Amino acid sequence: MDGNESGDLEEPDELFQTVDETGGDDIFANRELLNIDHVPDENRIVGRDKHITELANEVGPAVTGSPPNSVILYGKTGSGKSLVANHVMERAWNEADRRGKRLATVTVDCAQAKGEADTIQTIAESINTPSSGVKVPTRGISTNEYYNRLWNILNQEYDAALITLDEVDRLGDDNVLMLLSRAREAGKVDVPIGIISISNKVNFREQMTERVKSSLGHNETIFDPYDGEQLREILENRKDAFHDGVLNPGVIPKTAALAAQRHGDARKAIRLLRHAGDYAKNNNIGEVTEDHLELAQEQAEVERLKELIAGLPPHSKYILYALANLTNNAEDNVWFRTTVIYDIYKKVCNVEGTDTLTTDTIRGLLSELAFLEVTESNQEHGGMGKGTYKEHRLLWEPNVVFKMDPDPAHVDIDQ
Ligand SMILES: Nc1ncnc2c1ncn2[C@@H]1O[C@H](COP(=O)(O)OP(=O)(O)OP(=O)(O)O)[C@@H](O)[C@H]1O
Repeated sequence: MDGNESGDLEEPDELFQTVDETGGDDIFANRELLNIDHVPDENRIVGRDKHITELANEVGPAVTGSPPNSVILYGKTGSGKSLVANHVMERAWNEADRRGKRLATVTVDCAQAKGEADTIQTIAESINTPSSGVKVPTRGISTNEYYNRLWNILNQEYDAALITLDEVDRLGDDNVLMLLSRAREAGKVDVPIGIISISNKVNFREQMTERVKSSLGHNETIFDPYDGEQLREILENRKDAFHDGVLNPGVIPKTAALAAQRHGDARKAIRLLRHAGDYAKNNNIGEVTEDHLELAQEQAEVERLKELIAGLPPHSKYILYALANLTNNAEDNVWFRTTVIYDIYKKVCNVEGTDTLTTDTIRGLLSELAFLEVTESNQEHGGMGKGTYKEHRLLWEPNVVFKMDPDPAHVDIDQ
């Protein structure tokens, strides 16, 4: 008799008790639908028909091997820019294929790419084919040589190309845009290239040199944040993430309303719904109700904030406590000078029973917090002969900051 006899198999391991036959659990039927990276099917893209058509009109000639127009897509995060660009590129590829044309399509996340050579390497590698005979090593060749190899691949293997540069403002300079957009004109490549640039910064175009501006043309599309109705529809389309009857009817409208009021970001709205589901699951509640949303939201923000500052020294948390105390105590102006924050920070350290760091170190930590967008900093001018000084404000709710610890330091500001 060994341990594999059926008698043993019938004993469930409680560790996996919530996992059902389909790999889901009692709340989620398909949690994947609420993953941020999940790309919805075409019929699940809500409220962007106009943007899709406009973009398709601009890049459309590429499906016949003719020169497409380049386009810049602007809008806040989570407004569907990448989704629309990828969707249009995919359909363009299919249509080109149907017409017997070879269309190269590729997206590069410029925030991930480490500079010009890496960006071109990524493009060349992802459109390369075994038949091109071109090698695209990850290192060891010059930037110029990466361009040459890209041109070779395009010339040999394709009739046209659509290249999406996501977060294009992170490229640092104009070189990539300049060389890609002018490659054909400069006789480097025979294949027409359309560039879809995506940016969250509405003034991005102003930063470009005149030459790049004129090569890229003037096609710009703005993506407004979603309104409550659009967010509601986006969420409704993913409700099969949950088992039937688990999601109370008011949850999606409330999630959409909260998200519309705060940011209009589809990604955050979907994440909030997922957190509400997780909350119900982790607390064995069996259903998702409207009340869970606020709780889930706060819990999610606390987790996110902890993640953000995890790599910083512990004193960055004490600075945040100082700022949270100051913000809670302030009537309206929530900007505070470094020296004011430092005074309260000393009180926090006192409560925490730890020594204080120097003002310079605290300044450095405040810069890091601003870089992570936990706080925001401003250079202020003190007026004639008074020099400049910095002011800071908390970008997170003080409540969320205080919830990072079971026993956070509340201090008396006025004493
Ligand atoms: N119109 C929509 N319909 C359905 N889902 C959407 C829609 N817009 C956004 N989403 C969802 O939100 C996610 C984020 O959208 P997307 O990546 O396109 O935003 P973005 O505007 O490019 O923002 P970022 O600049 O942060 O990348 C998408 O993967 C998708 O899951």
